[in-house]
Amino acid sequence: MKIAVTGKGGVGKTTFAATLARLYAAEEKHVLAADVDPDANLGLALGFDEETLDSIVPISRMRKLVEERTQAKPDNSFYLLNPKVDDIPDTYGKTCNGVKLLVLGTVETGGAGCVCPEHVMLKRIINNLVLHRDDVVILDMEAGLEHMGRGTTEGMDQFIVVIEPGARSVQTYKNVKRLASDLGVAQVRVVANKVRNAEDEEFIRNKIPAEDLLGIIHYNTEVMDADRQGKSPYDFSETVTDEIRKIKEKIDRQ
Ligand SMILES: Nc1ncnc2c1ncn2[C@@H]1O[C@H](COP(=O)(O)OP(=O)(O)OP(=O)(O)O)[C@@H](O)[C@H]1O
Repeated sequence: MKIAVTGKGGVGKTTFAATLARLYAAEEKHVLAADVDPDANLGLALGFDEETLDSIVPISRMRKLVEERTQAKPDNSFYLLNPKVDDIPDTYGKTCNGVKLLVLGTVETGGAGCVCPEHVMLKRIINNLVLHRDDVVILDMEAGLEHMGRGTTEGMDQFIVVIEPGARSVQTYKNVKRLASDLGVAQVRVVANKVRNAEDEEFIRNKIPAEDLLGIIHYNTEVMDADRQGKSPYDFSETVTDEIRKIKEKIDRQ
């Protein structure tokens, strides 16, 4: 199972991606969660301690590794487009609560045409995770799909946009849908998070086609408590974990 979770900053994609990863791990599945966010914080939501997380350097910032693998010249006038990356998840990933975390970080691509060695590395690692690993792979990504190529999208099972009940979030869903369609992805699904009441739910059901709506997670202060304490929402909120379990069951049926 290969799942990409996107959404604009702060909507709850990390909460959702981490809980989903923990649910798969609870079934004894091999789970690899990759953080592809400039603001990487998936580790805390998975239950890692701060000391371990402080020791992790995102792959995008490992200049030496990128240079060595891509054989990049200092002025980027030459570099390999197919660097070896298949050992990277096992060498640099760290495991906690049955989930292997790989922090990729991200690279400002400055538009679709821009390539640089770091970007090539990330794209290649993601491609490798999606096409060549047996694990359940969950990618926690920022709103864009810059690090995805057509070859990668073919191996994805689910593209999920996490949204809040609000116009800006719905716009993000539309943008991702457009980007995904350019990459040949037929369906983008939505998880609506932080839904407070019946009006919020109605707003979501009016804006998102029923076939795209995977499920709803209600606003719950336990999730915020978990975050404040740097803990995994999975260990803190049975209610939200149950809501995400239902969404997972739907994913597994598709
Ligand atoms: N269902 C919920 N109820 C209440 N608070 C929530 C809920 N889901 C997420 N939050 C809170 O919203 C904030 C953002 O959540 P989270 O970090 O999961 O979002 P994100 O989209 O990954 O953000 P970023 O892009 O900054 O990484 C956190 O403080 C989190 O505790």
